[in-house]
Amino acid sequence: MMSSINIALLGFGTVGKGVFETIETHQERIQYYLGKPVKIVAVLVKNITKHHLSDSEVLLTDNFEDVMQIPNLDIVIDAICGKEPGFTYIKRSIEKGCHVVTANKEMFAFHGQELLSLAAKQHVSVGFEATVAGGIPIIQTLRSLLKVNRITKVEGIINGTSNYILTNMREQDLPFEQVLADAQNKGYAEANPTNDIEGFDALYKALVLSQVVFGEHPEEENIIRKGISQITQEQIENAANLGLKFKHVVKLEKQENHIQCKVQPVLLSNAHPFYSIEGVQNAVSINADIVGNITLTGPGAGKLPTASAVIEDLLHLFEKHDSVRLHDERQLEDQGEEVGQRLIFNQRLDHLCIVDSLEEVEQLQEGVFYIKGREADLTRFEQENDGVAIYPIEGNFQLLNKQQYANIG
Ligand SMILES: NC(=O)C1=CN([C@@H]2O[C@H](COP(=O)(O)OP(=O)(O)OC[C@H]3O[C@@H](n4cnc5c(N)ncnc54)[C@H](OP(=O)(O)O)[C@@H]3O)[C@@H](O)[C@H]2O)C=CC1
Ligand SMILES: N[C@@H](CC=O)C(=O)O
Repeated sequence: MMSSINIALLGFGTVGKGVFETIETHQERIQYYLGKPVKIVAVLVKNITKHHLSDSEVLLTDNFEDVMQIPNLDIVIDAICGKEPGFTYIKRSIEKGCHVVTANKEMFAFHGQELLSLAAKQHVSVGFEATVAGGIPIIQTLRSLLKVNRITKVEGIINGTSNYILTNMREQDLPFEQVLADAQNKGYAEANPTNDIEGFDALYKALVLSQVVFGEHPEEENIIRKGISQITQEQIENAANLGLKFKHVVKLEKQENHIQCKVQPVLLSNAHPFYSIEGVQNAVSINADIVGNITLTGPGAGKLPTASAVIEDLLHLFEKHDSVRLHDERQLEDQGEEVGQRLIFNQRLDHLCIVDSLEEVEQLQEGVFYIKGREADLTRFEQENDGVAIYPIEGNFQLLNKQQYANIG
């Protein structure tokens, strides 16, 4: 039987449910890229009596130790709230040798660097795309696509709840409390909505961004944090009469000797690119020395946008070879097997020449490569230079890295 990638999901609220459902609805696409079925084998919650899972094979538990006892656990997804117990759980997961994907920005803002260092020692990866701006792929953009550019400034509307409240107070003339309750019902607001409306959530995201962009946090004396809770309907209306809108904006800027971080409501005219960012939409604008200005916009909170960030992270844990990932199915569909074959060879097998057609490839991921129905002539193949070896697994062949090969013996 084909083995699977086994996942434990911590938290089964807005984000956890979104991830669970997306793995079901998009299993085929995920499997195409990862080369194996992806299975949620356990779900951790706080109050087990609130929950029911239709699949009785999935362990539902309120005890983290149950999760740590699962053999062959590959990935832990963190969709719970707050610094603790999130930090302890993620640390333990990494120590167990699991990859981690987290949406928990409060935890990651304070412990991200430590977790990334620990993960590097344990040879596992940590994905944290979902910690900033919901569905906008800002972390990957900054980390993978703007490496040579020197980034000088990042600005953003990065709290969906605040933008949703300000938009609806203005457009619908609704009171603050009513729109906040609506944002909570829609799953945008944090378990403790004070984090949203007082600017803490946006600050946590700014701290993650600062670490990614500048390699450090701003000093406390260089941080301004204000929320939107004091803005009245009357002020919003007066501003609107002048053609202005309140927006909750984060600004991170490298000064000569320090990083300045401002998280506060500002009044914008229609000349500003954030003027038209409404509702739960977020926007992040990057100033960099080569490219100039880039602005990304998209849904900043909610079940599926956040699940999207988590699931895409999950793929990145395993994918290191852009040549395959960039020319995905579209190329395969457009140009047939020839291209697929070439891409696979480009990935790492050109010197081995063991794939005759794409149909033979059963699973594909970084370091692990299955070829269907081949006999034992390639049972053990060790490539000295780039450290790969072929070893038979469950009747298929798997391409392993040297370390994995050595472990099997
Ligand atoms: N909502 C959103 O749009 C986004 C949220 N995030 C982040 O994702 C995380 C989850 O958010 P969200 O899904 O909205 O939150 P919810 O409040 O909807 O869900 C939280 C889940 O975590 C579980 N949980 C809480 N504490 C513990 C604990 N100590 N042990 C085990 N389980 C626990 C809860 O269990 P139970 O159900 O039993 O109470 C619940 O299932 C947060 O860190 C949030 O900041 C990130 C991006 C967007
Ligand atoms: N509460 C957050 C959720 C996403 O990070 C928000 O409203 O932006």
